[in-house]
Amino acid sequence: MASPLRLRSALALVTGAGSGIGRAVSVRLAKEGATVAACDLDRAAACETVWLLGGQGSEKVAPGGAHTAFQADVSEAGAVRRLLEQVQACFSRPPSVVVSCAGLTRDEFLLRMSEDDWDRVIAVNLKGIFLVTQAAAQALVSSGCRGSIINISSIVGKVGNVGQTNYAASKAGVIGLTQTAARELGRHGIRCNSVLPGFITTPMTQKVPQKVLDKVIGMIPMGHLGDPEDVADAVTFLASEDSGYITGASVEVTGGLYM
Ligand SMILES: CCCCCCCCCCCCCC(=O)CC(=O)SCCNC(=O)CCNC(=O)[C@H](O)C(C)(C)COP(=O)(O)OP(=O)(O)OC[C@H]1O[C@@H](n2cnc3c(N)ncnc32)[C@H](O)[C@@H]1OP(=O)(O)O
Ligand SMILES: NC(=O)C1=CN([C@@H]2O[C@H](COP(=O)(O)OP(=O)(O)OC[C@H]3O[C@@H](n4cnc5c(N)ncnc54)[C@H](O)[C@@H]3O)[C@@H](O)[C@H]2O)C=CC1
Repeated sequence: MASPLRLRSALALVTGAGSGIGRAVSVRLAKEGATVAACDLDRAAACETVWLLGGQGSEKVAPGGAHTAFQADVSEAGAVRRLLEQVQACFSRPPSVVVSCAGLTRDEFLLRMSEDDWDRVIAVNLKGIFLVTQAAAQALVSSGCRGSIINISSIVGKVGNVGQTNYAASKAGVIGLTQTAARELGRHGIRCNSVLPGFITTPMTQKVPQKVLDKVIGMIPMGHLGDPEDVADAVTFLASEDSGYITGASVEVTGGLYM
């Protein structure tokens, strides 16, 4: 049985923490005792998440210190370098749990997709995870600390999706990046795993045309869309020692969609 406060000593860096899955992950990790460094492109959204966790402006503080908000564009190398510097300066240690949720869509059919739509999605969803994974791993290895890195891919990275050549490529790349990082970092006690959500009810999926949404629900064996908390539960398992011998895995949280 999972022990209470499985993440009591953990410092968790969550990117994309200002919304949807990233916010749910932050809440869940905090409930397990982690101190959360909540990062987002949208500083106000990150601050709102920290307030929800009981950070600045509330009396609740995690065992490892106060939850704190950070602003960074994960697609920019300098911003990610500064982010890891700021987190370590704030908490005097590197994050032992790193969850990359930051992401976006720019959907369009291949025949009409612009180069900019391709470039931006790859820059945030794939290069962003490269930059965060690299910076976090460098900090952990140089300090001799073990860690768990969880990268949010998508079931679309496994099977593709109409209107998402850019997004599908980015998410398939996340799987390969994470498997390779797992191979290289295992000897340092750093585990790296991917989570592949299906259709999860967040602002990201609110842009999907209703006629598509109506069709996809009928394709899901469990018969309903997922919640951000469903993904957060899987992430928390991978963050904790309850998954201590799991690395390089791709964990699907889809209700059975495209199993
Ligand atoms: C048979 C339908 C099965 C649906 C399967 C969908 C599975 C998706 C699983 C994804 C789970 C994980 C999701 C995730 O990681 C987070 C996200 O990425 S959420 C965003 C997901 N995006 C999409 O699914 C793309 C949705 N489509 C669009 O945004 C627009 O269609 C698009 C911008 C691509 C084009 O817009 P427009 O030119 O206005 O064309 P229409 O919207 O009218 O569509 C024309 C035609 O194409 C059909 N269609 C569109 N998208 C899909 C799709 N994803 N799968 C299947 N068919 C699609 C649409 O229904 C229309 O068909 P008609 O028969 O002509 O009405
Ligand atoms: N909602 C869904 O159905 C699914 C989502 N996912 C993935 O889960 C992750 C989270 O998605 P959602 O919570 O649904 O989306 P969301 O749109 O609710 O949240 C995404 C967050 O990432 C932030 N962000 C965007 N670009 C950024 C950047 N350059 N730097 C830092 N932060 C940035 C946004 O500000 C936002 O707060 C994404 O990687 C997405 O691709 C995967 C499968 C399904």
